[in-house]
Amino acid sequence: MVLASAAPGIFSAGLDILEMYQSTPERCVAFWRALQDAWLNLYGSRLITMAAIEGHSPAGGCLLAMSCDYRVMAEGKFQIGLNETKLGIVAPFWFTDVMLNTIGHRETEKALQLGALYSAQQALSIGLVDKVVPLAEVMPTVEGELKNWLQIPAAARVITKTSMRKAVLDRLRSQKEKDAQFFADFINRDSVQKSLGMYIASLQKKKN
Ligand SMILES: CCCCC/C=C\CCCC/C=C/C(=O)SCCNC(=O)CCNC(=O)[C@H](O)C(C)(C)COP(=O)(O)OP(=O)(O)OC[C@H]1O[C@@H](n2cnc3c(N)ncnc32)[C@H](O)[C@@H]1OP(=O)(O)O
Repeated sequence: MVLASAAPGIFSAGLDILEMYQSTPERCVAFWRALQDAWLNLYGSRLITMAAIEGHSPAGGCLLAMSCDYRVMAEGKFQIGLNETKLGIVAPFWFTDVMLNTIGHRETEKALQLGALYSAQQALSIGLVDKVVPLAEVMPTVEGELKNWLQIPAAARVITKTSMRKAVLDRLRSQKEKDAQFFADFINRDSVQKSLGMYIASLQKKKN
C-alpha cells in the first residue's frame, strides 16, 4: 500500500486544526477515536506500507509517514516533523513512540521539544525518511523499492513487522478510551484553545 497525496505540495497537513478548535467534548472524543483506529490499522497493517512524500508533512502527516515501512521524500522546500509544541499542543504518547522507533531517543527528544520541521535532507540525515529524490522520481522510487520488499516471503516479513510494532500498538490499545478522554479535556483547556486560535490566525495571515 502506497500513501500519497492528490494535493500538490502537501503530503498531509496533519490533523484538521479546525476540528480541535471551539469544538464540543463529544465531537473531540469521536474525532480522536477515528484517528486512533486509522493509526492502529496503518501501523498494525500486515501489508507493506510506503509513503510517497511529495510535499509538506507536518504533525499528523509526519505520523502517517513514520507509520509506514518505508519513506521516500521529494527534495526541495518541503518540511516534515512533529511540530505540535509550536501550536501549543503536545504530541500524544503514541506519536512519540513511533518517532522513538524511527529516529531514536536523543533525536526524538530534540525534535519534540523544538517542534522541529526538517527539510528532506535534514530528515534523511536523522533517519526520519529513507530516501530523498527529485519530486518527479518519488513515485517511481517507491514502486522500485516496493518490488524489493515484495520479494521477501510474506509470512516471515509480517511476523517480523508485527513483533517489532506490537508493544507500541498494545500500549494504545490498552488505553484508548482514557487517551480519547484525555485529548478532549486537554484540547478544550482555555490556554490550549488560545494557542490554537493564534495558530489558525497566523495561517490565515500568512495567506493574506
Ligand atoms: C500531554 C499529552 C496531550 C495529548 C493530547 C493533546 C493534544 C493533541 C495533539 C494533537 C496532535 C496534532 C496533530 C496535528 O496534526 S495538528 C496539525 C498540524 N498541522 C500544521 O501545523 C500544518 C499547518 N499548515 C501549514 O503549515 C500549511 O498550510 C502547509 C501544510 C505547509 C501548506 O501550506 P500552503 O500550501 O501555503 O497552504 P496554506 O497554508 O495556504 O493552507 C491552505 C488552507 O488549508 C488550511 N490548513 C492548512 N493546514 C491545516 C490543518 N492542519 N487543519 C485545518 N486547515 C488547515 C489553511 O488554513 C488554508 O485555509 P484557507 O484556504 O481557508 O485559508
